[in-house]
Amino acid sequence: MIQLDQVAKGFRVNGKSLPILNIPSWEVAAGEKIAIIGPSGSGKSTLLHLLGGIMGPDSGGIYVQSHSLHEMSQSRRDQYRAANVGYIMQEFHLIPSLTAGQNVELVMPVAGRSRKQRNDLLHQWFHKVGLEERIHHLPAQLSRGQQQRVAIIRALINNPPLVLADEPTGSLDWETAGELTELLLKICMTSGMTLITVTHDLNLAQRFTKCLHISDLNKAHRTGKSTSVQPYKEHML
Ligand SMILES: Nc1ncnc2c1ncn2[C@@H]1O[C@H](COP(=O)(O)OP(=O)(O)OP(=O)(O)O)[C@@H](O)[C@H]1O
Repeated sequence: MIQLDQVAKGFRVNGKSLPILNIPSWEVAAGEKIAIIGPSGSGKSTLLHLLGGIMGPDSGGIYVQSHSLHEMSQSRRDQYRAANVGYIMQEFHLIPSLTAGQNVELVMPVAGRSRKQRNDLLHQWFHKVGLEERIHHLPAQLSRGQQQRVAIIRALINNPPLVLADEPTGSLDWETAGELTELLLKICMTSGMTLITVTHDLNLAQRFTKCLHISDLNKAHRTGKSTSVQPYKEHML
């Protein structure tokens, strides 16, 4: 599903180069559910940005299914993301003037489906996440947990093979965070989607099939001055 080969990514800040990721190799099989943990600033979001094609690597190969992301222009990576990636972020980014249902409808392709088929699919998904009664409500009329459920539908309704979630429950209370993590895992499990989630919450990370510390993946951090050297391992939980 995903293969990284000698991937390096850094930034230039005030004329100085800031190396962030240096990943010798990493493979993710289709359907895996992986939690990425690690300290603030260690490059977790940058890794998701590379996998989602939001940015390209400085060097190395990034292969997702049949796509060689490192060879693509930014506009082709944007097309790849729209067709293949469901992105869920800590903030929900719902349009306040549209209802929950309308926010999701915005991402549903019109071609190939009748108005009724699209409506039925929308209702099935709102039912699946327990929000059927709220489909015509505005975001401001929903709790934060409910808004994130809508954002989850928006990310998954087109059945992307890859789901990337960046602290999806970071702004929610622990109980809601646990419920939403279970929901996300369940939907991705039944649909066979590959799920990679960044989280700071070790309890939530343990619910995934694998938990991977970014320093175990990232040679830049393993050999860095300030971090302890860890042998490479994937934490099977
Ligand atoms: N566009 C950018 N320009 C310059 N530096 C950047 C840019 N994006 C990220 N960085 C730097 O790269 C490093 C890694 O950032 P990243 O957001 O990937 O970390 P993170 O592990 O996700 O952190 P957190 O857990 O706090 O969200 C940080 O030092 C950050 O300041």
